[in-house]
Amino acid sequence: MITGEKQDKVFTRDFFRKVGKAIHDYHLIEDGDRILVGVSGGKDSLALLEVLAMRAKDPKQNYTVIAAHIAVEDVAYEVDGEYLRGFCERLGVEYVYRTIRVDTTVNPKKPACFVCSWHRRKMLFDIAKEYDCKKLALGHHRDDAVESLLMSMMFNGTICSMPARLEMFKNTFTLIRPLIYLSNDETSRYAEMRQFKKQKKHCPHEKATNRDAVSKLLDQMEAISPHARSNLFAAMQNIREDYLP
Ligand SMILES: Nc1ncnc2c1ncn2[C@@H]1O[C@H](COP(=O)(O)OP(=O)(O)OP(=O)(O)O)[C@@H](O)[C@H]1O
Repeated sequence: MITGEKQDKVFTRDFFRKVGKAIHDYHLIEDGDRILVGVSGGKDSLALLEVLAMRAKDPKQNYTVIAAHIAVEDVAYEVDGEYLRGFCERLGVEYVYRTIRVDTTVNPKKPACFVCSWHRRKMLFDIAKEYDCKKLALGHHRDDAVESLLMSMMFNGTICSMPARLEMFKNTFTLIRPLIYLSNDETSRYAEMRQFKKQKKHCPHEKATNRDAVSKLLDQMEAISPHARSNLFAAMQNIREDYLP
């Protein structure tokens, strides 16, 4: 009989293998890289940080990981940055904590979440520059990419999503998503297994988003076709242009 411990071991090995495969397939990490990892405190970015930091301990690997958390004033978190500091300390990773103030009233046409996310991203780019990191790693996973694909088709009439590797600023900077082959269920299981502390945002602007609605739509699709999410992801790598209008 396979014990729970054995199952966890197998799962963890597979989890690391999928991150490794994404790194290999998309050339996400090169020798000497200094990688800034954006850590929101959510399960995905904590998992990302842990996996990248643990891989980096392998003498065959030659890259450095730095973690950054951006706290947004007026958006209270149930768990403060101290948990993240301890998390990074245990991994032996340098931790950068910054606070920003976001005025969402400046541009009332833009949704508050968009403005806030833009400012957080901007701060991550600034920190990356300050710490001489040419790469920024984000915790988006396969299901985020599938949701983005559907959203872009439904709301914008375009087929695009989240690339695993995106060159930016005239190829001087690279955004990477090493969790791109992992599902939300897998990162949830990893977080549970590793007993990550849950952080709950109490954002005054948070309300039902199009992304939430699309996620529910995908749940309905999976009730019809159990592999809908993985097939939609696979579809992005299997485009039959000749059979498109
Ligand atoms: N406050 C933040 N500070 C640093 N990085 C962040 C922050 N918020 C988001 N990020 C980065 O952007 C990615 C996507 O953000 P998003 O808001 O979709 O994730 P989340 O649901 O808050 O948390 P997670 O993806 O970590 O579970 C995160 O995985 C993380 O890498």
